[in-house]
Amino acid sequence: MPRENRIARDGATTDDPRRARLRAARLYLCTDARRERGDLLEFVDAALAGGVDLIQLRDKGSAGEREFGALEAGEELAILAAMREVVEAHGALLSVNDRADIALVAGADVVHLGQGDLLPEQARRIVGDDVIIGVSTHDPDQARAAIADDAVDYFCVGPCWPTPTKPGRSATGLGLVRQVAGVSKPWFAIGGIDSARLPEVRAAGARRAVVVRAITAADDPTAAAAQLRGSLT
Ligand SMILES: Cc1ncc(COP(=O)(O)OP(=O)(O)O)c(N)n1
Ligand SMILES: Cc1nc(C(=O)O)sc1CCOP(=O)(O)O
Ligand SMILES: [Mg+2]
Repeated sequence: MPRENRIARDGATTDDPRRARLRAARLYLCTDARRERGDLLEFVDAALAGGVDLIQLRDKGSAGEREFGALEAGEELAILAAMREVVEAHGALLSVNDRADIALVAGADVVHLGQGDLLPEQARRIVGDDVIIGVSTHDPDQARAAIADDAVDYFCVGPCWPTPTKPGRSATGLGLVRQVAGVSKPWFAIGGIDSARLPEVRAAGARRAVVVRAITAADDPTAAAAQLRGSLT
């Protein structure tokens, strides 16, 4: 890729232990609360045993055979408290989607913000300095803004492929991955990634990836995570 098409590298950052773990992280999993299966904690334990470094509770409700609405705040906090014990036992990081207030009260390591959520600087005022803040980006301008924003600890780029997990969001392809390759602020590729596609994602310059179905839909979450993690070392 020509140098002028790359997004400028940011400067070095100081690391506290939590942020050092973020830098070392390679595999990030988002899971719903598995309310239909009722096996969330076993699933979380299995995925972490396979090498997942960060795990996010991302439960938007479901309209399947049994319909589940969005989680109430109290329900989300109870689920996060249970997840936190398992996540800590594996030395991984616990991430909350969308809600800075929930992340703070839950004692989570991370809050992840989309483009329509609180601005990172607003979330920082809620969570303080110790909580890691991540943002989703879907085009070069959003990626540049995330890189330049001191309130942002990491960012995600994608979706690399169209994905039923995020219907209606247009895929960026791997072009955005190529554009941020080499940026030193931690970043993850996301969207449609599985073990078959991971070599392509790696070749485009990503060292870190976020997945949903590649682990949540696997018969053996430990094996699925281990395979993905093995391709990210
Ligand atoms: C780690 C991670 N990356 C991206 C997203 C997507 O966030 P957003 O665009 O706000 O969409 P929703 O997940 O809220 O539907 C994420 N949650 N986590
Ligand atoms: C939650 C989410 N956010 C995306 C983004 O591009 O910000 S893509 C995505 C879904 C990723 O799911 P899967 O691994 O099943 O394709
Ligand atoms: Mg969101």
